[in-house]
Order: sequence, then C-alpha cells, then structure tokens
Amino acid sequence: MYHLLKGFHEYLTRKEQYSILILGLDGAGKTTFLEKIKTLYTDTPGLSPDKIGPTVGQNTGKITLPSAILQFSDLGGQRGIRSIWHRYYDNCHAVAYVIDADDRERLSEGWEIFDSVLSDPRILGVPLLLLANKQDSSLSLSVEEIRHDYEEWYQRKLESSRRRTDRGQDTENRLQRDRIASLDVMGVSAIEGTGVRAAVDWLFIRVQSRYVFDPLLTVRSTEKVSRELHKPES
Ligand SMILES: Nc1nc2c(ncn2[C@@H]2O[C@H](COP(=O)(O)OP(=O)(O)OP(=O)(O)O)[C@@H](O)[C@H]2O)c(=O)[nH]1
Ligand SMILES: [Mg+2]
Repeated sequence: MYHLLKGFHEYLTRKEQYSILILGLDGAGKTTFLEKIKTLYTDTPGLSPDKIGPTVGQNTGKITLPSAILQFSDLGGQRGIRSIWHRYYDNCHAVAYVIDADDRERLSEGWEIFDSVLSDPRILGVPLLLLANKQDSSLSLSVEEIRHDYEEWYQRKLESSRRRTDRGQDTENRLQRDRIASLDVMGVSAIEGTGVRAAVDWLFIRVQSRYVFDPLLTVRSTEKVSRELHKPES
C-alpha cells in the first residue's frame, strides 16, 4: 500500500523535462545567456562573462520551475561546430536562436544560419524564439530593427530563388512565411540579464502548451534527448 501511494504521489508531482536548444553564430552570446539563466534560476551562480570562452561542443544547464524542468543545451556556433547542430533537432522541444544585434557586419550570415534552422522539417513545428542580444550596447539594433532586417533578408532570398521555385518549394515557402509572420523576437542583454526571465517564461509557456496535451510525445522525446546528450561526440 505504501508503495502504491508513493508511486501515485510521484506520478502526481512528476515534472516533465523539456529540452531547449540555444543556437546562433559564434560570439552571439549564447553561453553568456545560459550562464545568466543559471545565475537567475539556480543556487549555483553561472560563470561570469570574463570566464567564458568560445564553446567547443556544448554547454548544458538545467533549471527547475514549479511545474517543469528545462534542460538547456548551448551548442558552439563556430562554423565547424554548426555541422553537429542537426543531431539535436529530432528531440528538442524548443529553440532559442541568439543573434548579435550589435554586429551589423554578420547579420546576413546570422540570417542564413537562422533560416536553415527555421526551415528544417524537424524544427518547423517546434516553438522558436529569436533573441536580439546585446541590447545594453548603444549601437545595438532594436527588436523592431532586427525583425525588419530579417524580413528584408528573407525577401531578397525569395526574389533570388523565384525563378527556380517549383510547386514543392512553394509549399515550403508558404510554411516558412507563416512561421516568419508569427515569429516572436525578444530583446535581451545576456550580460546584464535584461529580458532573460521574459525569454525563459516564453520558452516555458510555449513548451507547456505544445507538449502538455501530448504526454506520449514528451516522454518519448525526452528519453531520446537524454540519450543524445550523453552520447560521446564522434
Ligand atoms: N555587450 C554585450 N556583450 C555580450 C553580451 N552577451 C555576450 N556578450 C559578449 O559577446 C562575446 C561572446 O559571448 P559568448 O557567450 O561566448 O558567445 P557564444 O554565442 O557562446 O559564442 P560561441 O561559443 O563561440 O558559439 C563575449 O565577449 C561576451 O562577453 C551582451 O548581452 N552584451
Ligand atoms: Mg559559447
């Protein structure tokens, strides 16, 4: 009887675990963002910015909220490391894509990579948040400017590929356009922590509402994610 009650209690108080990928170009501020999350949500403060170097591989961090656990994976953004990102796509529950709003020179490069993430079939149905980081810098583009810059970049891409567009691509473009139209962009300063809680709230609310009614999907994905995260890198 004790075991039965214990099992029932555990079932009732069990927290779902969701896996969230933090992606973006090298230098965008992904690790700084993750370390700030650790500082804000755990008893062990994250690394201070002066202790953070370029990520070779991935960093992880787990936070426990009243009704869920969020497991973050910050993947290195350098060109050579981006080729492993796709390994995590199958099993993630949400993506936060970090853009350096202070680095105008690399915005197009950032959009190209963002576009390839956003249009991956495995990511199309997954909550995706665009973070315009480094808002503490006076030269940073605002959230509106970042959104506008991406939309302009996307229009240019569409125009240049128009001649090659067939029916299949047309459907794909429509899906992508719908996604862009409903894309959420938030401004953050990973260094100062501004907007970080709002971004975590967004991710939590979206994963809860997307997966809570499909516990089978959540459990299956979470197990796979856990296996993937602990798999040695080849
Ligand atoms: N001003 C400012 N600088 C930031 C902010 N976030 C990160 N940085 C700086 O940007 C640089 C890169 O930060 P990282 O967090 O290492 O960037 P990353 O995206 O993890 O880079 P990779 O690991 O190479 O993919 C560092 O010098 C940070 O201090 C921010 O909010 N404001
Ligand atoms: Mg990093």
